[in-house]
Amino acid sequence: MNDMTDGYMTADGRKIGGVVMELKNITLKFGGVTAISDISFDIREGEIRAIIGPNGAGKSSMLNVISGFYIPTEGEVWYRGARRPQMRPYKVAQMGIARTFQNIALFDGMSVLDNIMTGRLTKMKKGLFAQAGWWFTGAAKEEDEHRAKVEKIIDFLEIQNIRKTPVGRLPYGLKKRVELARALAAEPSILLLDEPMAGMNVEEKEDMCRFILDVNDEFGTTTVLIEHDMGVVMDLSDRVVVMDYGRKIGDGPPDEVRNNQDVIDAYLGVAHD
Ligand SMILES: Nc1ncnc2c1ncn2[C@@H]1O[C@H](COP(=O)(O)OP(=O)(O)OP(=O)(O)O)[C@@H](O)[C@H]1O
Repeated sequence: MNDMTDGYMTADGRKIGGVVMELKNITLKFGGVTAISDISFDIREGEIRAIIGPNGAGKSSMLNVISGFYIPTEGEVWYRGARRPQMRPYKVAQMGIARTFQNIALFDGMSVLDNIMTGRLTKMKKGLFAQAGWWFTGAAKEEDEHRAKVEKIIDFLEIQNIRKTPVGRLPYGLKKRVELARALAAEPSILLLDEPMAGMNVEEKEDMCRFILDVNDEFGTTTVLIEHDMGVVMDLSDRVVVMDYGRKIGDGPPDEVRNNQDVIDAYLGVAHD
């Protein structure tokens, strides 16, 4: 399972590939606060990888390291076999890493369709000058291609009936689905989901779970998610990293992690030495 090249088969028959990203001995400090302390783990092609842990464990900080938003104080991020140099988050996005946010970050006044189109920005080759000469420069053809990709995602996530609706008018669960659609529009090779089910009712959670699994199945999207709802995590994930006080206390398939005494203690709030 830890071999760098081989994959493995899941119990439900999905093929998980080789390692796409490796986090090696990551430490992240904010002044005197150590948010992440010497954590290593890997992410494999096509898997659903969860990061869980109590409040303040360092999960969001870790997602921000993966997305390139934070540069670790120590340690290395390896992506597709090469050490990733320090780079701005939009460069990381261009490398194929897209994300959703804990607090929804959409443009309320814009339609669902236009919000999802913004997810294509990293894919757009024609710049502003080309847009000015829209037809002659081939920008029109490019725009058609982007729209076709976006329409496919809209169909897939079953949001055709709200494509013209301003996002600000949508209920919470649908906004989260639009955010997922926008991230998918970037055709990510790694999709990062920061608490995709937070604040949802049971029905909305079931829908979101189904969509995450369907996206993984249909597009083979490697997915890393942070989630508080343990039931959801255990149902969805292939492998789970457990963090507590900035340290890694567990890493493995859900059943293994569920029976790990350190994990049980962390969730029951057992005091540290
Ligand atoms: N920008 C920052 N500046 C200073 N300290 C920070 C910053 N971001 C996070 N921290 C601290 O780092 C630690 C880990 O925070 P982080 O938000 O990563 O945890 P978390 O597991 O995502 O928590 P939650 O589940 O509550 O969202 C906390 O002690 C937090 O206060």
